[in-house]
Amino acid sequence: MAETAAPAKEHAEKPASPKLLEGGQLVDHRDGRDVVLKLRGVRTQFGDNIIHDNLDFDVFRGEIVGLVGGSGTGKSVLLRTIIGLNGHTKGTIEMLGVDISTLHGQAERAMQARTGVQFQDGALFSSLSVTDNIIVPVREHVGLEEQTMRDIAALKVAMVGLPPDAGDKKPSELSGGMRKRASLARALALDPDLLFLDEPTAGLDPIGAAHYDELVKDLNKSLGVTILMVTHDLDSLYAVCDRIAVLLDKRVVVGTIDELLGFDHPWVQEYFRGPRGRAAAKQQE
Ligand SMILES: Nc1ncnc2c1ncn2[C@@H]1O[C@H](COP(=O)(O)OP(=O)(O)OP(=O)(O)O)[C@@H](O)[C@H]1O
Repeated sequence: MAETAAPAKEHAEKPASPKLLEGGQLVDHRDGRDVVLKLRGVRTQFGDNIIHDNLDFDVFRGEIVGLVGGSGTGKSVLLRTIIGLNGHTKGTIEMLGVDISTLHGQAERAMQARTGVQFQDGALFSSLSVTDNIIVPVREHVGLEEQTMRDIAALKVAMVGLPPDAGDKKPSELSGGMRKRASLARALALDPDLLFLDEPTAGLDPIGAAHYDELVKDLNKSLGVTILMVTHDLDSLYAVCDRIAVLLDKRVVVGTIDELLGFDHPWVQEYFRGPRGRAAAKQQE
């Protein structure tokens, strides 16, 4: 009697979903750690175009996580969704233990004060000096004496490695690398628990990018701030990130570089084992 092969064929044609552990992890790194960002079953979409679906993702306190993925996989959309600039149509996003969809008014502003964002283009106010740019969130959220706010701005200028006179300059008077540092200083203005960076080294020369990477690592160590960083820069991933979150098939897969090297997915393998991935790995040896 002939065997029916149809069900097996149907099964074979379906792409297998990766079997992930809690929070999209390949290997369980929770170990009792505090989860500062927790996404469960998240869907984002624009009309019928679903960008993320059933996405789980945990970020632990104090770590630096790099967010990567092919062009158009939704890195920027995910970042914007987490910081509340885009809505999500399914699932939950908890930031610092609070479901962000429940935040309104004063509570929403209080959460904003605990997070810092460096947008890809810096998003500095061109008509304001660097000092006044840094003061904007301080005035909005805390409202201190003018001189105290200026002192805080000076501290942040120094913290990101800018010379003191950079505070008096307008963004247009700074180099691209300095503008990025100024934008980072503003993101740090309120001593956030969580820092989001959108392609922070894009447009920097390799030396400038390496210096920026060192700065990010130093800030993470000295301030204990948790960092989620969208990046295309493989050198940054190797130099500063504790774990990498890869956007694949509308979901996130998170692991260390070693764990991802062992993950059998064509994009991941090409990304880390392609010529650029190998060069970045070699540079770290
Ligand atoms: N405001 C919007 N309206 C409609 N579609 C959008 C909007 N913003 C983003 N998208 C779509 O969402 C998808 C993901 O975009 P996103 O910019 O997040 O990708 P990305 O991974 O950051 O890409 P890249 O690496 O090229 O910057 C794209 O298909 C994009 O066209």
